[in-house]
Amino acid sequence: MISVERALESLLSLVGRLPSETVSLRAAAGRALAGPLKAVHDQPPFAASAMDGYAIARDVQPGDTDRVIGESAAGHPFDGTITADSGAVRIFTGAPVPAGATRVILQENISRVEDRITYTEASGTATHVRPAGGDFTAGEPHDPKRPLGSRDIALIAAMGHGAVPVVRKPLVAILMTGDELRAPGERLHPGQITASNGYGLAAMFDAAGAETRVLPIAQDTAESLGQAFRLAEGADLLITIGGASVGDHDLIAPTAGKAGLDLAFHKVAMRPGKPLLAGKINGLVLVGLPGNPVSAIACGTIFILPMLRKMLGLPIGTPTEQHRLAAAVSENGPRQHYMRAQLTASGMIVADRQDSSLLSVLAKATHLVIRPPHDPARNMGDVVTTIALPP
Ligand SMILES: Nc1nc2c(c(=O)[nH]1)N[C@H]1C(S)=C(S)[C@@H](COP(=O)(O)OP(=O)(O)OC[C@H]3O[C@@H](n4cnc5c(N)ncnc54)[C@H](O)[C@@H]3O)O[C@H]1N2
Ligand code: MOO
Repeated sequence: MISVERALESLLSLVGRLPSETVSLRAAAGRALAGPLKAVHDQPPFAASAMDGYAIARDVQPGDTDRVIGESAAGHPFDGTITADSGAVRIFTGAPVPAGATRVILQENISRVEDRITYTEASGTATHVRPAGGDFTAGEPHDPKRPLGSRDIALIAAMGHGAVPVVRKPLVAILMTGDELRAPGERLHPGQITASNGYGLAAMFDAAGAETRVLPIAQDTAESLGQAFRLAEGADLLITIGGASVGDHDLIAPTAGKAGLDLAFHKVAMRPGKPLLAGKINGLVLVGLPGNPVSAIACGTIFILPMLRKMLGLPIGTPTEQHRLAAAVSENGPRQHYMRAQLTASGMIVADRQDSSLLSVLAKATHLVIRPPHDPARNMGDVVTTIALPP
């Protein structure tokens, strides 16, 4: 059995960054930028008024007056320059501030009779002018190093990009295996269970920027698995679930072996996830996850997400967080344990039941508490290293 660190290293060495492509701005959400994107122009492109009011080129006191000599509205700039004694320009929020103007007086702070305004307040310190380039300047880069979210899309639009260079989505095929499995919604006959973890993993991978295909459930036969491997051709990653262990019906390793699997490793000193295996089969990267639902989803979090991030050119490492235990935990065994836990106001509560079949416990968990091999018993208040579970 190899360590989690060695397994991760080995898995990462099986994949590389994918090529780039250009997509429309509307299709860019969730995608990884191909590189830093530069602003085409300043934002705002001109000094703009932050308020509805009057643009002037001087400080004023209550009782001072001005004549209104023109108007600047959004999309319709005032064509001319103003000076301290030229008069005021009527202006609206977002409109270009006329050349020469030093400030905008709010319309609430004047009284107006025809084209003459009288100031009712001193001008004060606020200019109510947004300077050109005050948000960002032409050439300024944006490179969020995460799948693009709604705020990135708004910024990229404002930067002047209608099309966005992104990294091609990793194509992931998920293959759930087992004679006992039925699709969600199908009636269960004796001995059958509902397949679940593959759907959770597909949601996790898609949210991370992949395009995931869930293949038809395969039976525990060499023929069925062989057929499924062929269906996965063209994918960047084939993730099998189940049949990874040592039972008579655990056929992933032997079947993939016969189909030419170049095995990188089989079995990792971790809990859950021990039977994990990986390698390349005719150029296709295969990762065999254990069938237990929590094992599969924990391995997806710990191993597959970093692989996807490498393929997308994103920072690979999984961030860790330190938290205090809300209650004591007993000593750990020889495998690195990823314990399901919930972060609460009083600290991290490690779930009592850690069996790897318990999806209800996993769904309530917020974190995995990492217990190194042979970690001694820990007390309430001790600091432990955790990783936040993905949404
Ligand atoms: N003698 C040993 N037995 C087992 C060992 C071992 O080292 N020696 N390892 C155990 C560990 S740890 C795990 S984890 C499991 C995983 O084994 P497999 O990858 O072969 O998984 P299966 O046997 O196919 O399934 C295990 C369990 O999970 C259910 N399952 C499978 N697929 C799905 C799915 N897509 N959705 C929901 N549930 C699924 C399956 O019905 C089983 O109940 O092996 C231990 N045994
Ligand atoms: O270690 Mo197995 O991966 O669930 O219990």
